[in-house]
Amino acid sequence: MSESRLVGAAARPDDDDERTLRPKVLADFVGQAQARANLSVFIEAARARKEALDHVLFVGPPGLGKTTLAQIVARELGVNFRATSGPVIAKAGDLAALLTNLEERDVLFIDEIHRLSPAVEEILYPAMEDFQLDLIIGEGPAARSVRIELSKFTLVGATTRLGLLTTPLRDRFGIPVRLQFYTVPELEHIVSRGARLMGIGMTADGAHEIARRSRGTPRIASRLLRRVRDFALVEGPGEIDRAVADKALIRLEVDAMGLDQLDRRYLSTIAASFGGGPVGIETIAAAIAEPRDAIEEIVEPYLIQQGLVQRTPRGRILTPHAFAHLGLAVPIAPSVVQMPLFEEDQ
Ligand SMILES: Nc1ncnc2c1ncn2[C@@H]1O[C@H](COP(=O)(O)OP(=O)(O)OP(=O)(O)O)[C@@H](O)[C@H]1O
Ligand SMILES: [Mg+2]
Repeated sequence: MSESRLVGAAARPDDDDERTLRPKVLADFVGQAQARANLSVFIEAARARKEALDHVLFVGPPGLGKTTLAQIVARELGVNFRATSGPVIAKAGDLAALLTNLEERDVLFIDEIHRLSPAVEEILYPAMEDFQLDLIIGEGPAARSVRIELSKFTLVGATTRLGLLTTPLRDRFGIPVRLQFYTVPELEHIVSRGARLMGIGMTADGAHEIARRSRGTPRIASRLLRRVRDFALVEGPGEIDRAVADKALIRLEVDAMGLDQLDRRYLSTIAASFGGGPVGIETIAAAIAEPRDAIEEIVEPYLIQQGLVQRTPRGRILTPHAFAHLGLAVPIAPSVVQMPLFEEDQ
């Protein structure tokens, strides 16, 4: 699902030229001011002491810059960057091979770290804490345990789902960094830089129009920029202004808030079929025929951040703002309807 969404935050195959737009140093990285400030202090301190940086965990929705920041951290530390991901590390031995190949102070990046298998996690703990590997070699009575000393490395983990991380793993990261959705001015900055790198002209209001419709996400901003550029080159003045951006985005069914069909289907289903909620996530998933995970990970975070939906213990509830966005009247709460009217009591 998310793969085919234009404003889906997950990476897509046609995001290839993302790499050319990807900032390479902390100074070029726009937004996430607090994370950036903290990281630069820790990086500088680690460099000065010639020690490995403490383990870093990046948490946040897709497309906000976790992988980008991990690469920047390694580059700023001046060390090697080795990347893998949770689901790829099938056996403890796979992780052992990665770890034993690291040089002093290297960065090992594990994407989707919430998807590590328990057996692999188990050997990661002593590696993170004491830079030691305890491996069992052989089976049965011949089995023996060997301890291998590792280089002092930095583990950089990334996850979209902090809740799925086990507590012992989470506790072993000295530097947890939560990434936030980007503000419109930050995204304007990112798309302006992107347009410059692509060699296409763009007005300030053109940048603003793309930025405010990018769901707070740089990956989406870059993607919309590429599509709008196509429109500008083929149908427009060759430069991206507000009118071209607006026309292109309407054609692409990205609305004024940056919501796409799936976002609107999610909102209108809760509005139309469930009276605005509260309604459980499983029920919504069944009603719109999308996986629960994708809804929780990709659709909801932005809608919640925008104040369109609330997550409550009783289920999801649409806010009046959501009804206004859909152009619907806010239904009267059932509790109010069921209350006997004053006149009937007479
Ligand atoms: N602060 C930023 N400034 C400019 N561009 C950015 C920034 N953050 C991210 N990007 C752009 O957005 C794209 C997506 O970023 P990245 O791949 O780092 O996201 P992610 O958080 O790792 O996503 P996922 O959860 O899907 O792995 C990058 O290719 C980069 O071009
Ligand atoms: Mg990533």
